[in-house]
Amino acid sequence: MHGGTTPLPTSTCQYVRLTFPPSFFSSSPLGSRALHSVCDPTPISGFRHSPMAAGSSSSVPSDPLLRDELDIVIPTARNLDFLEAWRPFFQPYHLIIVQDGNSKNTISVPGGFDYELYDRNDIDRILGPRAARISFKDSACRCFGYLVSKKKYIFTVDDDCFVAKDPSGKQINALEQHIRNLLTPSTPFFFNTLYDPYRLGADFVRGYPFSLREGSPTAVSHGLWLNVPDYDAPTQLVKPNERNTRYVDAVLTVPKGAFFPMSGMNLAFNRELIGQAMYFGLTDDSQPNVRYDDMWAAWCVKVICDHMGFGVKTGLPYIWNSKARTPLVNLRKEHEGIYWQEDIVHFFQSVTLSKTSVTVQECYIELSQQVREKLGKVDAYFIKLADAMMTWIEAWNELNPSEN
Ligand SMILES: O=c1ccn([C@@H]2O[C@H](COP(=O)(O)OP(=O)(O)O[C@H]3O[C@@H](CO)[C@H](O)[C@H]3O)[C@@H](O)[C@H]2O)c(=O)[nH]1
Ligand SMILES: [Mn+2]
Repeated sequence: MHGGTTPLPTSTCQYVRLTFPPSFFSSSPLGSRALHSVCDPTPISGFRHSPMAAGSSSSVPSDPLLRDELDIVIPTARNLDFLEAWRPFFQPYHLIIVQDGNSKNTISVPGGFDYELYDRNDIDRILGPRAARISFKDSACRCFGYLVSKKKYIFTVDDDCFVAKDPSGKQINALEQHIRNLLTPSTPFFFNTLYDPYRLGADFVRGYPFSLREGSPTAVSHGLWLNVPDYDAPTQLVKPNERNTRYVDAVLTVPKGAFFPMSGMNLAFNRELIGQAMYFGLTDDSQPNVRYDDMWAAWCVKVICDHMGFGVKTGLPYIWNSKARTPLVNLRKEHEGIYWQEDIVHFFQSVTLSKTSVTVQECYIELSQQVREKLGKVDAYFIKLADAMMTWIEAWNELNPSEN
C-alpha cells in the first residue's frame, strides 16, 4: 500500500551517503538491452514508441541510476527540439509526453528516445468524464503523466528548458542531481547551516541534534533556473531584461511549516511517496486561476509533507530557461491568482490535518474538504477545485489499483 503507510525503503530511512559509480553517466555505448521500456507491458498509452527499431545513439551511458525507476514527464504545446540538447542525459530514460493544443498537430519526437505520447483525445478516452479535471492551455496537463506513470520517481521539465553550465563551464546533469537529492534524506525539522549535510563535502554542523541526523525521506527535489527567472507578471514588467546569472552551489531543505513557490519547470519527486498530492489543479483558460498550476501543487504537497514527515529540497540543479513569456499576457492570465494567493497562502498556513489521516491519500481528501469549506467562501471556483481534487484521487485509484 502506498501513500505513507508502507514501510519506507531503507535507502530513504537511513542516514546514508550515496556514492555514484564512476560509470554513472559516463559515455559508454549502449548495450542492446539499454532502452527497453520497463513500464506496464500493456499500457493504456495513446502512442507508444520503443527506440529499438529506430536505432540508438552511441553517446549515452550504459547503466544510469534509476533508469528503470524514473519517468521524465514533458508537457508541450510547442515542439520537442529541446530534447536534442538533453540526449546524453535523457535518452536512457522513458519519456511521457503530454501534448497540449490541437490533437491533429503531429508532435515529432527526435529519434532514439523511448516514449509514450498522449494528446487530449487519449486523455478523454482514458479518463472519460474525469478528463475535464486535467487542465490544458497551461502546463498543468503534465500531471496526467504522473497518473499514468508506473515508476517510483518522476522528473518533469518544460520544453523551453535547456542544459545549463556550472561556473566551470561544465554541462550540468540536472537529472543526476535530482536523483541525488531524492535518494538522500532531508532535514525539515532542524536547519543545517552548511545546507544539505548529505552532499559530498558537507556534514551536520556542531550543535545539530544527533537524534535528527538520520533525516527524513525526501519527497520533492525542486531545481532552479539560470537565464530567465520564474517571475510573476508584475515583476517581469518592472524588470523585463533581468536574467539570473547567479549560480548558488547549494541544496536546502525547506523547513517544516514554511511554504515556497514551486515551479513545475524543473522538478522531481518520489511518486510513490507524494504523487497523489501532485495534482496541478484547474488552471486552464476557462478558469480564473491560470499559471497557478504548480503553485497549487506546491501548497498541497508541502502541507502534506509536513504532516507525513517528508522532506522537500530546493536549490541545485539548475537548468537554462530560454524564454520569457510575454508579461502582459501573463498578467491577464495571472491577475486573479495574484489577488487570491494571499488568502490561499493564509489558508494553507493555518491548515492542520488530523491524526487519523495517515496516508497521503487520506491527507489529500481531508485537505480537499477544508478547501471546499474555507476557500469556497473566497470564490465558488474553489468548490469546483475541491471536487476536482477528489476526482484526481478517484482517477489515481483507478489507474493505479495496486498502489492503494
Ligand atoms: O497552453 C500551454 C502552454 C504551455 N504548455 C507547456 O507547459 C510548459 C510551460 O509553458 P511555458 O514555457 O509557456 O510557461 P512558463 O511561464 O515559462 O513556465 C512556468 O509557468 C508555470 C505555470 O504555468 C509552469 O509550471 C512553469 O513551468 C512548456 O513545456 C509548454 O510547452 C502547455 O502544455 N500548454
Ligand atoms: Mn517557459
